[in-house]
Amino acid sequence: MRNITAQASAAAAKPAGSDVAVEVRGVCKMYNEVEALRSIDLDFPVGKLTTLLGPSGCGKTTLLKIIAGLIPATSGEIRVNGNVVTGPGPERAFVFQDFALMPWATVMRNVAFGLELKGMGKDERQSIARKYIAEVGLSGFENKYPHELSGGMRQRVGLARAFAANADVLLLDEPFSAVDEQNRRKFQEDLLRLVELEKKTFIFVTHSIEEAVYCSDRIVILSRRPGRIAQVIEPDIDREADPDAIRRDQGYLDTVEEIWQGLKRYVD
Ligand SMILES: Nc1ncnc2c1ncn2[C@@H]1O[C@H](COP(=O)(O)OP(=O)(O)OP(=O)(O)O)[C@@H](O)[C@H]1O
Repeated sequence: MRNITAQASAAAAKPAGSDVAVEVRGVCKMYNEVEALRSIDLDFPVGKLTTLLGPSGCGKTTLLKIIAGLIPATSGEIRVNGNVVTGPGPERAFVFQDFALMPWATVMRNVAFGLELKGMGKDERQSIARKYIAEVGLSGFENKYPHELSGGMRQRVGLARAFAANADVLLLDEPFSAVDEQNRRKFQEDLLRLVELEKKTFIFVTHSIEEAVYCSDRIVILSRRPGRIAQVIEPDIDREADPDAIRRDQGYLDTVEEIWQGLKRYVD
């Protein structure tokens, strides 16, 4: 495990030896009188999964929304692929907690919708959508409607839609919170496979320390509100290993424990 807490500055929060997809510089966010985020400096490396972890209300979702361009920072700036963010853009896809699927459209139409908006022909967009529907494990469900799917399956549709739109940066806000424990584990394994396969930059918010350690290349721990970077941890996990073996691995367990020791002071 690489722990780069000591110098939680822009330099410290910079990943070693990799390209940067998203740069966060001096980001502060006020909601009227409420200071949600204070002076966030952070780099998100290309092709890696970075998790934002921290106590409830520390500004994780706020930071994700600012990166998505859904809300503005009060000060500071975000760059994606070197360009300053001024609003949402096609290179970023937000996978919402509540799925945000169109209830009147099939899985196929939901997944292909971004391509339809771009004016792509039906055959081409369906062929792209089919590929990603298969990648998230939903082959055979193309003609189903969201209400015919479980929460976990709807979540997968949301992911497939983000992949089909060919975004470089995927922003996932607690994507597994609405699914049961077994499905959650299966999803985590699928997510790791997709990170490997797709080489996209994933920014992930979770409340689960175990999930963060299992899935992440880097974990950014935010302090209680106003959110500041408290710690950046790079878990040293052999992801080639069997998932059950990883969860029993001493390095994994020690990392979970260390993060818990750091976070438990925030729990009332
Ligand atoms: N639209 C808003 N108007 C006013 N305050 C807000 C708004 N959105 C968020 N906040 C406040 O800003 C702080 C950060 O909220 P945010 O949802 O980003 O935290 P979070 O870390 O994602 O929380 P959780 O872990 O509980 O989901 C909280 O105190 C929240 O109440």
